[in-house]
Amino acid sequence: MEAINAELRQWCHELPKVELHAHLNGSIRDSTLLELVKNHGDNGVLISKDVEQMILEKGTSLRKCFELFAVYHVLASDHETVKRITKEAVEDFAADNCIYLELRTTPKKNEAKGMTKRSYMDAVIDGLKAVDTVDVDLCGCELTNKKNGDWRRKKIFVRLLLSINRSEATSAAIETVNLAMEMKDMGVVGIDLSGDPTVGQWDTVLPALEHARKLGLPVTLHCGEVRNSKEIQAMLDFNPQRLGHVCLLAEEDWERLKSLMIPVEICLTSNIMTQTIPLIEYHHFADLYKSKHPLSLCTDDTGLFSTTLSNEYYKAAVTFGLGKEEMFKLAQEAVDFVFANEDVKKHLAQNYEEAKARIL
Ligand SMILES: CNc1ncnc2c1ncn2[C@@H]1O[C@H](COP(=O)(O)O)[C@@H](O)[C@H]1O
Ligand SMILES: [Zn+2]
Repeated sequence: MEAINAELRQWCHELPKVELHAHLNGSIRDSTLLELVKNHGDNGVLISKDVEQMILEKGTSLRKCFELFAVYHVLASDHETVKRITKEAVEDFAADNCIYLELRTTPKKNEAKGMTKRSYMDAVIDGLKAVDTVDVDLCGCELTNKKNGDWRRKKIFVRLLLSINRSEATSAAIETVNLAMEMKDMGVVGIDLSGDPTVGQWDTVLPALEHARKLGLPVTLHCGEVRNSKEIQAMLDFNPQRLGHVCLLAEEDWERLKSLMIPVEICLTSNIMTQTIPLIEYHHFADLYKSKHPLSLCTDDTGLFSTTLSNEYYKAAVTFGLGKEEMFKLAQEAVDFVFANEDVKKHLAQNYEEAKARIL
C-alpha cells in the first residue's frame, strides 16, 4: 500500500499542473519567514519567539490565518522582500511541475518604506525577472534568456491577479482596479476579492468590481468561507468568471451555482486547516465533480498550509478514488478557466498533449 501511495505521489508530482488560486504572501517558505523574523528582531512590533511559534503552529482556524497574515505583512513590507518572496514562490511552483501560475497579491501602500501600490507591483515584477531555475513567460514574452541556449529548460507561464482586500474602502479598491488596467501589458490578467470574510461589506467593493467588469478585466471572488447567505447571493448575482472555495452555501444557492456553471477554485487543504469543512471526505469537491461542474484544484496558501499543488492532486485521488486518467483530465481542463489569452491556452493544451504519451 505504501509503495502504491509513493508511486501515486510521484505521478502527481510529474503531472503538469495549472494553479489558479495562490496568494503571494500565503506562499512564503517557512525557512524564509523564520529568517525574516530573525532579521526583524524584537522591536516592539513583533516578539520573535512568539512569532516563530505562530509560524510553526500554522493556521488552524480562519481567525488564526488572518492573525498570521498580519505578521507576514509586517515581515514582507519592503520592496526587496516582496521581490524575494515572488522569486521563491515561482521557483517553488515550477519545481512542483506547475506549467501555468496565476499568482494573486494585494498591492500595498507603506509610506514608511516609500511603497506605493505601483511600486509594490514593480517589486513583484522584479521578483519574476530574478527567477533563475526556470524560464518565465510573462505577458507573452520570456523574461529570462535561455541559459546557454538550453531549449530543454523548464518553462512556466506566470500571470498576475490584483487582489482587493474586503476591508478596503471603495476608493482604494477602485485604485487597485485602475492599477490592474495600467499593468495589463505586464502580465496582470484580472482581479480577485479576498481578505478576512468576517470583515467588510459587499456593497463597499461592488463599485470596484463593476468598474473592473466595464474595463474588461475578469474577476474571481472568495465566496462562502463563512455562512453569509445574503453576500453569497449577491456574489452569484454578480456572476463572476470564477469563484473560490464555495464552502458554506445553502441548498438553493448551491443549486444556483451549479446552474450558472461558474468555474470553482477548490482548495482542499485550506478548507480543512481553517476548519471551514470538518472532514475532507465531506468536501463539496465530490458533489461538484460528480455533477461535472467546471472546477480546478488549487493550493490557496502553500506556505501557510504546508502544501503543494501535487499534494492537492494526491489528496483528491486518495480521498475520492480518482484514477490517473481522471486526474489528468482534471488538470488539463483547468486550462479552460485561465484568465490568460487564447495563445497561452493553445500552448498549455499542447503541453498536455505531449505529457499524455509520457505519463498516461
Ligand atoms: C485562507 N483563506 C483565505 N481567505 C480569504 N483571503 C485569503 C485567504 N488566504 C489568503 N487570503 C488573502 O491573501 C492575503 C495574503 O496574500 P497577499 O498579501 O495578497 O499577497 C491575505 O492577507 C488575505 O487577504
Ligand atoms: Zn484564497
